[in-house]
Amino acid sequence: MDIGTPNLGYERLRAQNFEKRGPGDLKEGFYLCRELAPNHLAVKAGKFSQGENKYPAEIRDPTRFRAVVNDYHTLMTYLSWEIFRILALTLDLREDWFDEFCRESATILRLLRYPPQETEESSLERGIGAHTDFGGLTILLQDDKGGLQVWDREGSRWADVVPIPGALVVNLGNMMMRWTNDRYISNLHRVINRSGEERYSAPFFFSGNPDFLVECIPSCKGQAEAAKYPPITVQEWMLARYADTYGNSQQAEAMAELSRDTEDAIVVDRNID
Ligand SMILES: O=C(O)CCC(=O)C(=O)O
Ligand SMILES: [Fe+2]
Repeated sequence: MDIGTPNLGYERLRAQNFEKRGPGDLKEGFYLCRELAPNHLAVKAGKFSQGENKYPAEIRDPTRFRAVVNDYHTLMTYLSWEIFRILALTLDLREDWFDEFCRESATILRLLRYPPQETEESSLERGIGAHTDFGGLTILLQDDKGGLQVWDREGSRWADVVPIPGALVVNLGNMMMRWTNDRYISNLHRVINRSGEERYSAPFFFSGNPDFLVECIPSCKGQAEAAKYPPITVQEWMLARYADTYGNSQQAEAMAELSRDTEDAIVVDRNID
């Protein structure tokens, strides 16, 4: 099974290419969104990451697989809300300031496998090329193989994110940067799996309600200061970012197709409202 619209199911090795200089990212994965019935309004309207899940047929116990990934998805959704409440307080906002954004959020759980790769420093081979995450925030579960690195801006060097058993890594996404006028940064990171073994990870992406308009938070700029980024909806932002990183692939065409569909779908949805 290969990935299709809307961004769900199996994704083959090298389908995504973040740095564009190499042959494509050396990872494969399975994408799942929150489980929704096919007749749910958001699914019918073709909202970003609000499709019908595809589940792998080859799995030994499909019922258990489905229950486990859906439970994990639900837990991560609750945890994201909690983190957004804390973020609100750190920005001198009311605790529930992000609630509207969090409601009916687009979320994706990616189950990733990174084959081991050559260790030469000069190689352009990446498990996942240097990038920042696109959405609101990411909660990452990684195994014990290591390989995740974050860009240390002050030291101008890549720093290893050494796995700690039971710990989750939380990353802010580009949307938070737009929203806070760069007060909060979405940090650059990448994966190079030099462990000699397969590496598994499960990032959970919380992007917010597709219809939500992200515009500079008033408390994040001075009165005379201009907003650095124009307002944009979550849906528009996310589709554009995905299309950027799937250059020339079947996925790019699928995403372009989805963009066109969603333009229509947004109109349909407004009519329903
Ligand atoms: O696998 C990892 O540790 C990181 C994955 C990641 O950065 C991503 O999928 O955006
Ligand atoms: Fe990432």
